[in-house]
Amino acid sequence: MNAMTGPDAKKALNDKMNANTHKMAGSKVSVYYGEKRALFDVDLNIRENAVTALIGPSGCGKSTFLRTLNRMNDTIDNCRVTGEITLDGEDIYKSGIDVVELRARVGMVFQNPNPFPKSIYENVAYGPRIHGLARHRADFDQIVETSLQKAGLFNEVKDRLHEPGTSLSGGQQQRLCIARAIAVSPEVILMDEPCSALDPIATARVEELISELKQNYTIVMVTHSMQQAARVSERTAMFHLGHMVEENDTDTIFTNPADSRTQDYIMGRFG
Ligand SMILES: Nc1ncnc2c1ncn2[C@@H]1O[C@H](COP(=O)(O)OP(=O)(O)OP(=O)(O)O)[C@@H](O)[C@H]1O
Repeated sequence: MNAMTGPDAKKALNDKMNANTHKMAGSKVSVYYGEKRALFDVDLNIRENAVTALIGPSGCGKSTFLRTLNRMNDTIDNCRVTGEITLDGEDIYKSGIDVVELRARVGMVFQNPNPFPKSIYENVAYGPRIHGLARHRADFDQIVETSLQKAGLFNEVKDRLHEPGTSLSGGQQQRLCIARAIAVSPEVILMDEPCSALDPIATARVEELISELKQNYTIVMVTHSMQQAARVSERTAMFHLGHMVEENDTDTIFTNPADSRTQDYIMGRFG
């Protein structure tokens, strides 16, 4: 028998997983805001049913890259994206792509919880309604309940579904925003510093939720917290000055990074 063992076997397994399980893939992605170039030829694959953390010092392009994944950059004047990004192998920037449908498949949760000025129920039912995912009241009720349950919020709000979403605590509002994203059955959820406005207890609850959600969703998360990246992500990509410096298993990035800029950033030497 000639089976590989040790580090070679681990590398082969890692390569195989990387080759087979990409939900999204960015190839030579560059982003310009007018004359200013914010990203330089970023190649980054997003593994399915895992959490990928994007880390790096302020202004390095993490949010810019995140927004390319569901074309949120289209909403910014002067912003131009080049290169290729695929979802299940299909170019999301090719002509004829329905951007509304894309953003239902690749949902987004923002830094500050931003519920609509509507009831808790309506916050969750809104997306399914505009996407025509349900017609009858009972179907909406079911979607709202299931989404709130998946977001770990149902028990806390089941008796006050018709109160304003803004009446919830910050952490509950963020879980409501996650329920809203889940309600349209996305495949990928983008999170831009989802816990930065939350206290440690609400942060722990959202992190726990992210760990549960990755069984069914592919998650890409921008974070400034190294502890958070280490706690919840399987893969980590390090950005610096618009370049993706390296991407690897989170454990490797934190224990044995290949690039000195990653080492410096993790050690708190800049950023
Ligand atoms: N709408 C915009 N118009 C012009 N320049 C922008 C815009 N958004 C971002 N930039 C610039 O692009 C670069 C990357 O910004 P981006 O917000 O992606 O970085 P980041 O790594 O997410 O930063 P932070 O961690 O501070 O949120 C920065 O130089 C920023 O000033």
